Amino acid sequence: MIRLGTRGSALALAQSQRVADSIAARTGEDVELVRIVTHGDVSSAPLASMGGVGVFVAAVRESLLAEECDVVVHSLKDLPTTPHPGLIVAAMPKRADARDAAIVRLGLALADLPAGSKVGTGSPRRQAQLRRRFPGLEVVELRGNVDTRLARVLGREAGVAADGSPIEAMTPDLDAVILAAAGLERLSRLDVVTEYLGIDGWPTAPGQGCLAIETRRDLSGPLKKALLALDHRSTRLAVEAERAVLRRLEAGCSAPLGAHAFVDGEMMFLASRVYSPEGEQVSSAHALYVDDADDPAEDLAARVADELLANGAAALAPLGGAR
Ligand SMILES: NCc1[nH]cc(CCC(=O)O)c1CC(=O)O
Repeated sequence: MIRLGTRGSALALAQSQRVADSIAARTGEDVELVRIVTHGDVSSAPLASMGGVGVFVAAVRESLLAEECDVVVHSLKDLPTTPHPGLIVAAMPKRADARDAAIVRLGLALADLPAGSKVGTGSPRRQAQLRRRFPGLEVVELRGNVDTRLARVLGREAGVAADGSPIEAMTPDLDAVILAAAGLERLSRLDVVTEYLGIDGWPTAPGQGCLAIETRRDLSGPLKKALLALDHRSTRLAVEAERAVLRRLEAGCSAPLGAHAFVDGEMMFLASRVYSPEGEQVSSAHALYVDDADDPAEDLAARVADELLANGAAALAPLGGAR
């Protein structure tokens, strides 16, 4: 029996169940989901006041270190860039859609919303991107699980959740929200997307759309073997380059920074942009990997981070927190 630790949110359960199924298929063993309740799940205080998204990761890692479970699944973009000494990310499966998606009332385009329309997002990057591209819109602070965020635009009827807990009715009070396409896809809710935001003009968080499967460093045997087989090499290269930019800027997962890399055969490309909080200033850089450095991800990230800093990225925005 393999125990896979997971938070109880619908998104966490959906991504954990997918990984559990592929581990079961590869090992022939049963995989049991072990529920981990974190402080961030029971409190509705702003994440920043609790030490950022790192609060979720810390609780899940504790459970792994205490051997209450054998493997956990993170959204890579929520994982601090500082490695944990006792743990390893044994697998990064092939990345899903890295784009952000807009869910706008009545199927409108963001560009067609009248001035003063309210758009919800708690992400400093998305807030800056919205202000830059759509200066007339009002950005509204937003957090909570995906279902609740969607209900702020789409409304919702009262009911009972699969686990028996009550679902509150909600009247829409926002005109749009911005979410990661990958999260909606994992919840089978892509039907609500009214618009995809192209990566070129709207680079997303380092590692967005990628899962990180973490285990104890000393793990061996069939589970370790199964995890290594789930790893997708070009995904890992790309997201390592994106995360290395974050690390080199000494930035955290809530920095107003977008980064996106992709690998195509022998070629690798990385672009990144840092925003001022109000979005009126940006620092952008990109680099193409062509030669044969030992560590292509670090080589690209070093060039991009140096250029960002030379363009004044450090002065644009507060970058730190939850590294
Ligand atoms: N910060 C929360 C979070 N962490 C991962 C995802 C989506 C899935 C992913 O990016 O892999 C989300 C929700 C969102 O940003 O809309």
